[in-house]
Amino acid sequence: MKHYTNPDTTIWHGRVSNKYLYLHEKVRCIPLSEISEPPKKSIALLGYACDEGVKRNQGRIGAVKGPKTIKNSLAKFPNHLANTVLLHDTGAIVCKNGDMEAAQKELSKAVTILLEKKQFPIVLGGGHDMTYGHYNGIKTYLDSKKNKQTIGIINFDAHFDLRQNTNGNNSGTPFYQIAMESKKEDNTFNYLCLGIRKDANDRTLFEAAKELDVKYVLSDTFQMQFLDEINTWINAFIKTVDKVYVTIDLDGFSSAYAPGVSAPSPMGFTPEIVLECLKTTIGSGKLISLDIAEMNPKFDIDGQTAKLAASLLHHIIHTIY
Ligand SMILES: N=CN[C@@H](CCC(=O)O)C(=O)O
Ligand SMILES: [Mn+2]
Ligand SMILES: [Mn+2]
Repeated sequence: MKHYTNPDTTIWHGRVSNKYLYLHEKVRCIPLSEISEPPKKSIALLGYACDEGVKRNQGRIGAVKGPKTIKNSLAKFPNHLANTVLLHDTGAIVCKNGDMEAAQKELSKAVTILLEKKQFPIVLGGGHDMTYGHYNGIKTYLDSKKNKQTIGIINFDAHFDLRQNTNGNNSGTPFYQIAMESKKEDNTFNYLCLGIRKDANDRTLFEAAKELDVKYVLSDTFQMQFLDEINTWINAFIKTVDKVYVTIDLDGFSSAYAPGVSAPSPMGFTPEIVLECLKTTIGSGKLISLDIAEMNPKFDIDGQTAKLAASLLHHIIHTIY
């Protein structure tokens, strides 16, 4: 694979306990080509080092360094995983010569491989164009099974990312691309978006969401005091699909929590509401794969966005298994 690099072992360092007290001591770096079906439950981290989509979308570049920064922050976190759970770093997809489409294709292949090898993939970005590759990797895997299975996408985001790709693909077009391809194949497009900002999506995007039957919760309602209603929405959505793919765009969080993103949200959501929704989604037993998008270390303050991403990951990996 031309757009793939093996895991970088130097990322994984921190306090040494020699008792697996920290995640850098737990992680095993294994290249994609060497990943095999585990005897135990296994999580595979994979980077998507690409901000070409952000650049094409006229955003602030820097997310190319996102995956490395998140892994580096996660390394120092405590390890509470059971010995029966494995945690792998399987390297990263890198975008070479601005060929984002080739990087997305390779991401797609990598996700399919991970699922075939019975890993739970967690992809770390990188621009939200990551979703197009990630989704297609899940779809290829599920389409290879005898029984057709549907995918529901839950996106925590300030933005719909439903921009038309008539002038090319970018970080604002992935869900539109998926919707159009679903239509072509006569598949339903199952998309739930949590935290949409009215002041960050123009009228045409709301019209596109309506046209494509996108379910969404606006940022002013995506708050802890409405948790019961939000959980009802999530459960109703999950009921209609066989598998769920979760994507977390860090720019949906208030910039008080996540300044290190390409397009910040001063009035975005809180980590608490996202954790609650993740609990509900994981509890459904349908979550197949997950990613965290738009980490941009260039604009981070004191590493807090990287730490938020790592903290989310810490919660997720300790909840799925
Ligand atoms: N992935 C991000 N997409 C947003 C970016 C918004 C912005 O640049 O302000 C979008 O295209 O709507
Ligand atoms: Mn997004
Ligand atoms: Mn966004």
